[in-house]
Amino acid sequence: MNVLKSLADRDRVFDFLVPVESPVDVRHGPILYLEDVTVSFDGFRAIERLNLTIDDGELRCIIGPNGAGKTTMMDIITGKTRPDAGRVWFGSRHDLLTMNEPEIASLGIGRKFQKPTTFEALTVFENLELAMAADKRILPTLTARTTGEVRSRIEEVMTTIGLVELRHRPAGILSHGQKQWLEIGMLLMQRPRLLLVDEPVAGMTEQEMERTAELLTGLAGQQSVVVVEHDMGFVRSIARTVTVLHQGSVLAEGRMDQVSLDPRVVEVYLGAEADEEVA
Ligand SMILES: Nc1ncnc2c1ncn2[C@@H]1O[C@H](COP(=O)(O)OP(=O)(O)OP(=O)(O)O)[C@@H](O)[C@H]1O
Repeated sequence: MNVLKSLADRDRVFDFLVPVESPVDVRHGPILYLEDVTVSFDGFRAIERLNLTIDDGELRCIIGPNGAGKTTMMDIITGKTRPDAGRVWFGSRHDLLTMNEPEIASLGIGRKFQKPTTFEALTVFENLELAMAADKRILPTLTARTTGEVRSRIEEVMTTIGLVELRHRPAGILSHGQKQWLEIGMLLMQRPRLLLVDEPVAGMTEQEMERTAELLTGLAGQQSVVVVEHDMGFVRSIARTVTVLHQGSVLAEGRMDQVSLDPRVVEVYLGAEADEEVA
């Protein structure tokens, strides 16, 4: 019994026990950990001693006024921007500041930008197929045997994103919302552990927003999801925990109902938001 316990407590057990597709170690803490991260652009501090942790399987919304540093924070996590100081870890094993963008992506961090970038002339099915083939970890093993596995993964993802019936439809004639879901599906093909999603509902109809809320809340648990969004109605509908960024730091964090009553949050963000809604 003690032998088993000591094996389980070790940082790394035998190689054959470590799941190949899941190299991220979250046994002792969060999946994403940012500590005292600072970034300046020409002397201007876009991110200032930022601290943030995201738990495995969590759905987190990040809100904050224009220029608060939300995009820069995503850029740091994906390796696009290097901070001047601080620590950024993915699980307890991967120091993201020692890795480049493709290496970080191959760990299972997927990013969806605001504008959809699907291949318009290809069908829903083909876009998903291509997303799988683009994964360098899968490409060498794309044999007749794995084709079946790829197909069943495509079916699974099409069901998740609600596009099964549109499988033969070229992406170019999908609605804006359907394109956004397809792009999320393309990220899901590679079974990410963390999805970073930038303003997913901008330009969507009410109905599309509702389906996107269902999709993102359904994904959480299987993977961690970080959503940057300005639409407060949408944030309220999906968020369990909200982080408010302001001038590159965390101004407040907690449940949406608590955070939205925080006078500092009302002053720097929600006040302006309410004014916009009235206008
Ligand atoms: N490459 C850059 N060079 C100079 N300044 C930059 C650069 N990138 C971002 N900034 C500045 O850093 C600050 C934070 O910008 P960032 O885009 O991260 O904010 P944001 O919270 O995403 O804003 P928005 O909600 O408008 O997208 C802004 O003042 C921006 O002008």
